[in-house]
Formats: sequence, C-alpha cells, structure tokens
Amino acid sequence: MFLVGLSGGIASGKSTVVSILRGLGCAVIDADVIARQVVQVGTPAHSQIIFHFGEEVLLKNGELDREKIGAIVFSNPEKRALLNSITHPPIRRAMLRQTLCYFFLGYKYVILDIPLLFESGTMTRYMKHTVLVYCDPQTQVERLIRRSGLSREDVQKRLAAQLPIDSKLPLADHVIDNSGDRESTRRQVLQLHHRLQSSLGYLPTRIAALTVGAGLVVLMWSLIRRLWQ
Ligand SMILES: Nc1ncnc2c1ncn2[C@@H]1O[C@H](COP(=O)(O)OP(=O)(O)OP(=O)(O)O)[C@@H](O)[C@H]1O
Repeated sequence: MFLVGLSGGIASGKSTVVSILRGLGCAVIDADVIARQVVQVGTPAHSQIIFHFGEEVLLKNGELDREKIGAIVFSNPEKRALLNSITHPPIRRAMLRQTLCYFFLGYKYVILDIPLLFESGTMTRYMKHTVLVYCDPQTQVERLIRRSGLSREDVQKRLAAQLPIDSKLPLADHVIDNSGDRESTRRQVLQLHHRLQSSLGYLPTRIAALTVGAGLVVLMWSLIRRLWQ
C-alpha cells in the first residue's frame, strides 16, 4: 500500500474530488474530520487546551470555540506552536490507525486529504504521490462568493492570507484542474485513479508485511515445537 496526499486551496474543489474518489470505492482519510475528533469534549487534547488557553476558549456547550482559538493563534506564533504540539500527536496517531486499518483491508493506496499538505513542508515526505486540486484564481473567487455569501473584498482578503494556489502547482506530482465543469473533473479523477490503481507502488509494503508475518509464524512454530519436546 502507498499513501497519496491530496490538497488544494480554499474552495478549489477538494471535497468535490474526494466525493468522486469515495464513490469509486477509494480509501480516504480526512485530516479535518480527525482534527475535530481529537479535541472533542472529554479528550486529553481538549483538557490540555483548556489548561493552556483558559475556559474563555469554550462555547457554552463545552466544545472549543474554533473561531476564538483561530484568532488567538493567528496573531501569536508561540501559541500556534503550543496548540500544534497539543493537537498534532493525536492527529498523527489517528491517521496512522486509520491507515493501518485500510492496509489490513487490502487497499492498494490510501488518500490523505490534508488542507495544508504543501504548506506543512514535512507531510509530503510520507506521500508516494501528491495531488493538487487546482482551480484558477478567478473561478475560485466566484465559487467562494457563491458558497459563502461573503463580499468580493472579504473573499480576496481570505485568499490573500493563504499560499497562492498557483505556487503549489510545481510542488504536486498530479494536478486535477477543477476550473471547468464537474464532468471534466470526474474524467480527470477517473484517469488518476486508474493510474494509481495499476501502479505497483503498493508491492514493497505488502512484501515487507508478508515477510514479517511469515517470520512471526516460523518463530511461533519453532517455539511451540520446543515446548512440546
Ligand atoms: N467543477 C465545479 N463546477 C461548479 N462548481 C463547483 C465545481 N467544483 C466545486 N464547485 C463548487 O465550489 C464550491 C467549493 O467546492 P468544494 O467544497 O469541493 O471545495 P473545497 O476545496 O473542499 O473547499 P474548502 O476547503 O474551502 O471547504 C462548492 O460550492 C462546490 O459546489
């Protein structure tokens, strides 16, 4: 099995592409969903965040006020590093657990949908392939306005706070251009899926796992034989 990192820009079409991939039966791990799960009420990360950031970052129902925490860490790199040091280890563990599940289920590749994959600089090294869901900046603005109802000015501000999507183009192994209609995107996703599915990149981990498994069986067998003798 091998890992495929998928990312894009705000409203570039990541969810659209992921839902096509899921429809094809692909294994997808959503980093955003995991990031929410690990800070749910009652989790160790939730308690640590209250300890370091105070109860003022909570909503009335005890959940974290993501907007408030976002505003704090946006302007304070130390707090951002602190928050990351609390949340990243359980996120990594959960991703690893899900990846192993898919491995044992026999999937050839697993897609990790990571919004800041290219910005993180470290995650790409674990990926055999990286995919950028691209959308030309003008279409991106129009779709974001339509989806959010924000003014053009606010949308431009949001986009300016992110790495421009064009600068991610040279960083990706594959690009799905979602600037056109949904059918064109679907065709590109199908092509990519066939390419990844027919790749032999999954063999090294399978062979390694089979070798370890066979080694364990031999070890157990010789232990049992010794006990019987
Ligand atoms: N090919 C397309 N044609 C028309 N509209 C599209 C297309 N792809 C996506 N959209 C619309 O654009 C908006 C953004 O798409 P989507 O939610 O897939 O992007 P995203 O990258 O997951 O966004 P974000 O990360 O900001 O949540 C949605 O309203 C979606 O319906």
